[in-house]
Amino acid sequence: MGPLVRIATAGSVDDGKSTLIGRLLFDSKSILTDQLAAVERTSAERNEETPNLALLTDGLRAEREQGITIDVAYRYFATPRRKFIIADTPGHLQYTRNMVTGASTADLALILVDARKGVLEQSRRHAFISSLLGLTHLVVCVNKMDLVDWSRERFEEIREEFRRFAMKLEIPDLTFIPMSALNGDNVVNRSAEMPWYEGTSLLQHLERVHVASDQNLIDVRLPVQYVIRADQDFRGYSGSMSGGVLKTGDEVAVLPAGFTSRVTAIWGPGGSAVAEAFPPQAVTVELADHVDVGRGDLICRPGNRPHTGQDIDAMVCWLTEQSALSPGARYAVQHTSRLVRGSVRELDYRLDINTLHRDESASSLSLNEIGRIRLRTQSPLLFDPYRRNRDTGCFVLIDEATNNTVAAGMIIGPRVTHANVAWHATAVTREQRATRGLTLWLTGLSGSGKSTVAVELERRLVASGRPAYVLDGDNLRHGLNADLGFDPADRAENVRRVGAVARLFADAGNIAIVSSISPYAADRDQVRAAHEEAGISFVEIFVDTPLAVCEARDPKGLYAKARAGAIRDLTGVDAPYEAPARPELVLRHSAGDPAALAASVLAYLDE
Ligand SMILES: Nc1ncnc2c1ncn2[C@@H]1O[C@H](COP(=O)(O)OS(=O)(=O)O)[C@@H](OP(=O)(O)O)[C@H]1O
Ligand SMILES: Nc1ncnc2c1ncn2[C@@H]1O[C@H](COP(=O)(O)OP(=O)(O)O)[C@@H](O)[C@H]1O
Repeated sequence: MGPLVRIATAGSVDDGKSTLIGRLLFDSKSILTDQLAAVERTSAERNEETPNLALLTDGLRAEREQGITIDVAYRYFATPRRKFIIADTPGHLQYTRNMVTGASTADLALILVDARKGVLEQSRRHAFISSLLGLTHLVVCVNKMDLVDWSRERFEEIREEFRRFAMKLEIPDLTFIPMSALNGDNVVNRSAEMPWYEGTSLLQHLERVHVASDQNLIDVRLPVQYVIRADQDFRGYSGSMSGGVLKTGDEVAVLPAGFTSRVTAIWGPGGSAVAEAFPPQAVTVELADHVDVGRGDLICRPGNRPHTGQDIDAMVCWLTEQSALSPGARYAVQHTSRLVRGSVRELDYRLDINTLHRDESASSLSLNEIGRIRLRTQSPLLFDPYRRNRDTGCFVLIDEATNNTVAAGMIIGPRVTHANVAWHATAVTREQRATRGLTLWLTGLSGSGKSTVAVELERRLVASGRPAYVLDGDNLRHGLNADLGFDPADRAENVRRVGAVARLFADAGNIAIVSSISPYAADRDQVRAAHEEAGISFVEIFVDTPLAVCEARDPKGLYAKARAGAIRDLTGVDAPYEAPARPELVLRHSAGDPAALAASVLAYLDE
């Protein structure tokens, strides 16, 4: 049998979630006969024609994690190909908490959308939380297709709307399935009602989706939970593998102490010796040297260590009604097998899940709200970013007075700005420098003409005796930003760095001419804010060339590659571009050749 697939579900009230789960269980013949008999009996008592499959999941309530009651029902089912665990997270408005806890261990999320209602605020929240939790596979079940006459147009409309929002998120695998859970269309069996739909049924999709490679098998991480001392000679270190593949004979490092040793034996869950261990196995390992290892230590490979630190940037979801998160508050921090003290030093922003707007003026987070914080722990944690490792990258905050879990956290990374690093002012003021600098920021699609205009601008400015320098996104990606890709987080970091460099150039008296797609408005706004803070002018120039024109130019062949499926996340094709709302200047491709466009920028500057 294939791997165990963990499924989270989310939908608004009445979207048909329980019915869908019931249908999956029923049609895949997984329901135990006595349960089915009970359902039929209850349905008969209620005078319902067909068995009400929602009754199968109702009443199955589980409590996990200390202190929070989670209304998540877990159901197990299997087909000859795979085993599944499905978590039914309730859809009422205050569901974020349940979803965070129910979905955090899931491989895949099902999001239900009622075909009549379309994409609701809730649907967007579900998608956002799924991406926040790092779920790579998302299936949007467009349910109740029978109530819209199996309309292909309606399905496609919903798909497009959902896609538009999802483009701003990190969801590598997004699938849409039109269905009627009530009637069983496209749940287990392909529907005869929607011949236009060429995809698989939901169950077929669940049986085939490739989840195995989602595990991090690269970074060996074994947080030690217990030390077993059977007799004088035997010391075993037990814990659950959180990443990587560990083999007997491997060199390992034990953190935080940092000494190295070798694995001499590994025992698997049943107590028998195994040659290798991988997540999520619970194992016990023995090392060649009798070293001092304790609960909360971490075993890894010497050349591949997690971050060690006390200042951590994280996204948190606040889970309690009893209190609110506010900067300065102290908590117990549970991270892997360690419990340490910590405090929230800063709330960077609160996120509006619907618009993805960051409210930097927010001073607290209440139930179900999500924000970015800086956490400081009293002793160092051994951690990875959540997107790299879901175990070593997550933590919960516990209120020490009540012992309640109050927040779930996903680590972004170590805090880069250090409290011990101060800003050194120079003795030269900006006025004393020969020239006053500023930043010209050209944003637009690939092939829109940013670089061509930037080069022309630089030529003209230098020719007229003004120091100018082009900072091209493409070029900086060869050096400073060589470690970054094109997902939203990497683009944000790319734009942040380019912005920081431009600010330094401008501060030194240069005209920094930036040519960068910089597709996200929020990232550009942050660069603008950083300039304003330093008293440096920031001129946002939108190179407004329509996608069709850029695609026809296609100077690097990127659009052709993207259309052929050879590359992903190309801005404008399968990644978003958020046009500036209030740029200082707009350069329309129809307004002339690159020289004419550059001239209009100079005219603006001279004004
Ligand atoms: N997937 C994808 N999406 C967008 N762009 C891609 C991609 N893959 C490679 N390239 C090439 O990288 C250049 C964009 O780099 P930027 O630093 O300007 O991009 S961004 O601001 O971080 O979005 C961009 O340069 P320009 O064509 O000059 O815009 C491309 O040549
Ligand atoms: N205003 C314009 N009119 C016609 N062609 C242009 C114009 N601006 C740029 N081009 C052409 O379009 C192509 C793409 O321009 P480029 O500057 O490389 O775009 P970007 O840096 O935005 O990716 C180049 O071949 C360039 O000659």
